[in-house]
Amino acid sequence: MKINGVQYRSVRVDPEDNRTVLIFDQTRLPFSLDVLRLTECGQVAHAITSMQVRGAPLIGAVAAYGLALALRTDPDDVAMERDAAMLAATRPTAINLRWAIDRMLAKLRPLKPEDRVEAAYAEAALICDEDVAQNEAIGRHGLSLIESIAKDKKKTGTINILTHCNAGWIATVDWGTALAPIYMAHDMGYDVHVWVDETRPRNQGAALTAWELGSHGVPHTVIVDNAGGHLMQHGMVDLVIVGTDRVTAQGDVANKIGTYLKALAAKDNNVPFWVALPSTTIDWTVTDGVREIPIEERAASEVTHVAGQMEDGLIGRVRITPRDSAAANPAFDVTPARLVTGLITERGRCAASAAGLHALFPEQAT
Ligand SMILES: CSC[C@@H](O)[C@@H](O)C(=O)COP(=O)(O)O
Repeated sequence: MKINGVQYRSVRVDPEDNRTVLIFDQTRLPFSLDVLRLTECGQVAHAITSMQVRGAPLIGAVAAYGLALALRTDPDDVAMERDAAMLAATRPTAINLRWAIDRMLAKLRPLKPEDRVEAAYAEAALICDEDVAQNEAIGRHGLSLIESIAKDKKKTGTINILTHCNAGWIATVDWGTALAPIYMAHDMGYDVHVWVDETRPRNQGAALTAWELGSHGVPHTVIVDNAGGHLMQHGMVDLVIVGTDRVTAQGDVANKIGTYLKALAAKDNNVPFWVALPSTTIDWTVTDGVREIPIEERAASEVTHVAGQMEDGLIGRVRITPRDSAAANPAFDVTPARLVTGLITERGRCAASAAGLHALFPEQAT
């Protein structure tokens, strides 16, 4: 994805030393585009827990590099297993994190310790390249969906797409999942406009999705999280596309808190509700998302306070609740498959069901 004409990936290795891992500090966006230099595994773990990096595919890719950094310090079996377990535990809901660590370990365990660092960097780079290719394919499969909606509208009106949270290029290595089809449609000249849910409490929509879309020139409007139902009732949303942190084998979808309410409103108003994901986000070991997917509980301070830019230009946080009020902060919810119109994957689109997923991924059928 380009910022001011320059091509970037959301994670890369510094070509100066072939060692340091470079990320954008997402806690500073949209006000400041700061690059963080990660040289130790502990810094990577901190970047993931503090959400300097976030988004399911990206935290998997960055954790893979985190293991490469850990191996530089100690490549022996015990240390590798310990550091891998520590990285995998940094956030619980996105399955891509565990998937990436498991893939790294499968590659590294059979190797002699002295061969592991180089192999780890190479495997992490492969994970990144594959993520970019998968997201580009998701973009193409989602694009044809937008094209068919444009034809169905039978008028040259704007195609209004609502999205929640941030499932754009900054949540992946490049392209994004939910936003990839939107970027492609925009680039092809389709008149797309995006309703951007602000996505309290951390405002990934207002801060990140709006910044991304703006950087790419895609028309968009930021709305409060509760506006979507109203817009759907008034025919102002043609399509919802969101990303996801974990999809079950029967098509239930975990995503940022509030996604479920958007799916309910979409169902009530016959608005198509699509979920975009690389297959690395599918957890084939679970079926019932509401019962089985662990939901991250984050700090109450994310609810009681809001971060933003002060009048003096500094980024700060202000309290918005009474000091004595308790606050709860479940970070994700699960949208049952029955509310999902379909899934957009790198292999094509399918129904959110075991049959739909198995048709695209027959190697997973038991
Ligand atoms: C392509 S990213 C898909 C999801 O990871 C995204 O929608 C999301 O919910 C991210 O949550 P976050 O808590 O910001 O990491």
